[in-house]
Amino acid sequence: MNLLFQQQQKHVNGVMKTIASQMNRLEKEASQRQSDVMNIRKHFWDEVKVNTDTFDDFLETIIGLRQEAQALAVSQSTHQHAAKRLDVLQRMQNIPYFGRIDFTEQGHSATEQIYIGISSLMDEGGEDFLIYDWRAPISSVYYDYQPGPAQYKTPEGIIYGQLEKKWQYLIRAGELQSMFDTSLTIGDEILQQVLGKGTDKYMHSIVATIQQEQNRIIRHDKGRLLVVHGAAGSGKTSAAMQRVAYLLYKYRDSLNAEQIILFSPNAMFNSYVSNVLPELGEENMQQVTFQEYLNHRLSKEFQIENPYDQLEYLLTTMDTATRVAAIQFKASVRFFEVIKSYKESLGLSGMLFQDIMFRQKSIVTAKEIAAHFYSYETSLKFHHRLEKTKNWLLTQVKEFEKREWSRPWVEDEIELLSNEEYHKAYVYLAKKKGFNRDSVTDYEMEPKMLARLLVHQKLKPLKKRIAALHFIDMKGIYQQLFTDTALMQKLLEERLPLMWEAICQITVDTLEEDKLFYEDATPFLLMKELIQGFQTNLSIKHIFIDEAQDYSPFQFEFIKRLFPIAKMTVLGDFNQAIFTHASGVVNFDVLQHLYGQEEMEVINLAQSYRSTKPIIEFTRQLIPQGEHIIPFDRDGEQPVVTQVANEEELHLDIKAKVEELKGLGYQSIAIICQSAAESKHAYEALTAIEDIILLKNSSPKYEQGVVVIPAYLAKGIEFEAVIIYNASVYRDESVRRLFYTACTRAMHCLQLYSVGQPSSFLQKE
Ligand SMILES: Nc1ncnc2c1ncn2[C@@H]1O[C@H](COP(=O)(O)OP(=O)(O)OP(=O)(O)O)[C@@H](O)[C@H]1O
Repeated sequence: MNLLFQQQQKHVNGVMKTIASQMNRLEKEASQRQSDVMNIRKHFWDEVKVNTDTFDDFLETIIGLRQEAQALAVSQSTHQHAAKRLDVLQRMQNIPYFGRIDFTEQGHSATEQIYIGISSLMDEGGEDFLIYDWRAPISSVYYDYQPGPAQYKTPEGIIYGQLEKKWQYLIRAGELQSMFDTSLTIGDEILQQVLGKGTDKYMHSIVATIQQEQNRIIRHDKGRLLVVHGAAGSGKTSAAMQRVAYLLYKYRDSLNAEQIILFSPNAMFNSYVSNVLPELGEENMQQVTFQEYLNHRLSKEFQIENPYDQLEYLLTTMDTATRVAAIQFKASVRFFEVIKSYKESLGLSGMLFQDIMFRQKSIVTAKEIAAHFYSYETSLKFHHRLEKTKNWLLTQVKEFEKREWSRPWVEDEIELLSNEEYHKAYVYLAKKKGFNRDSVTDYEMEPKMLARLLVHQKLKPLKKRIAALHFIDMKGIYQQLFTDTALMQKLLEERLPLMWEAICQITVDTLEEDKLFYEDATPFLLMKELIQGFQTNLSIKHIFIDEAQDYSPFQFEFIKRLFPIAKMTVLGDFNQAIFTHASGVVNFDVLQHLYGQEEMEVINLAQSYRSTKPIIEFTRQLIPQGEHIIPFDRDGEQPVVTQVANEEELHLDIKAKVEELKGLGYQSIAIICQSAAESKHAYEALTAIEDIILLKNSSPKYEQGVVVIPAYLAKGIEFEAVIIYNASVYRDESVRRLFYTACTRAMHCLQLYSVGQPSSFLQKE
């Protein structure tokens, strides 16, 4: 062991001592705070004298209550703070720091040694930093520079200086395992080690090895929109997660995890990334899928198709031309404009309403509502006209209500009331008349009061629906776009899409069954929101959209409107665009219009880290311009394509391969299929493999082991070894990107099987 190493281990030991003593102190403080909290809770009411006899007594009671509540809140928050810090220190006990820079600030003679870890650590005197948080301004030098002139940004301005040396440390459980002077070593040793390791159920933080381009994403701080376009495995999701941690650190006084939302592809992905932030001592942001949002907003009215079901349909149905044409049109910017113009035109004509019915009787007909709506001046805003129509309808219902009081059905219903219902009504009316609990029996109920109450109760749901604007026939209005060709022609201002009649047919048929195709759900919701007024969320400050190539222009526009004050970070890879609406789209140009060019910055990530060099060299040939993807220089086995004669042979071979891979120590092995249908078939044929798991769209968690999974669900996730179940089924150009996505899930080993001739994508030109 050389002297330098020994000195460094000594330094680690010193830091570990400080961590231990700070933990000791904090543990005492945390337990003291906890008992404070329990004490205050236990004696809360002893400390407050409740007296409401006079106004002054009442005021005193309120003040007393408030003081106690405040004391409780302070103790609770100090306890939480101490517990959170303890959790971070516990993590630092394992890895106190991972890097160091020796930096000489311009105008200073001394060179400072800056150690970098997941959080800052002060010395016992609280004067000097022993460790700097990786998110501190000075730490960016570690990620951005090689030895030589360097600079970093602080709130006070730019600091210039000289980076003398840069060190990487591998410390585990407080023991220094290795250290590298990165100005001397060639290649990134630690990154090599990290990438060469296995994976587990969760994605891990990458703070020790963040690369320069990734650091730009993490620390990006200007404009409303950051777009990251990066190759498969280039660290887009990783950068996004560290960016959340960075934002939570930088804006800790004004931003919390609740104000950040990550739109992710599915529940399994959510579980896969759920550990990164806690690993860094931060709370997880909110995670949702767009489908969850659509369901939340529309599932009362419709059964909404899931995007994976849409894709599964396209992958497993023979004639999909109409559906493909429908998807491409409905996801287009053109259709977005159509919906907007449609809303404008509805101000003049075309609004459809529903009859206001009660006990199979019409109170106001749809035609009368339309006539009323259009009787208002068009100079009045659309929403005001709607509001006025709503109030007019409520008045109509009120008048109707009075007429109903004396109808025979009311008497019949009163007779049918159970004793309990009768008593409830009696007490309610008595209380309304001013009788209290003790005097309620003195009340003499007039029968007409009961009749009024009954009619009122019966009409309540109807009034509620009117107040919520449910008298608008949204389905009919949307359907109109597909039944009135002249209207669509006028709104579109150009030729109708190919197969228009067939598109109309499938759309109308589906709507009639109260179902919404996935491609209709966002346009429908947009139209509904434009008509009813947008429900916006003003508390969210940052939105992250991962796998953004799967979102249509509609969805972007929609999300922007939904979160009007939020900044957006969009991450995606068009080579993995597997949904039909995106076929042919190769970049995020459409996003330029979202906030304007000046608010948008695009960062490209060309280097790919997930897979070994031979795997990346193999997969990049599958896509156009794949040569721009730069593999990280990590060696491994060449991918192998095995052609078999029939399914029987296929299953025998795959089973043997899985056993072999397990023998080599691989713990996460995926058998990737083209569709869910193929996955089910493969799973049933391979059940002899011990503990094999079938992963489906509905699987809530990412499971480790030997899994069978459809390619579209494997997106965003990675496996130590990937077996492509049958490479011969990827023939059509429309599944090229799906095939690429499947192959790029492999970290160390990629094996492809093919029953008969393999996919033409594998034939070298
Ligand atoms: N700087 C880094 N240091 C260590 N590991 C990294 C780094 N960047 C990426 N990785 C690793 O590379 C793998 C791929 O990263 P990630 O999943 O973030 O990529 P991605 O661009 O989102 O991929 P895809 O688009 O294929 O889903 C992960 O295992 C991640 O930990």
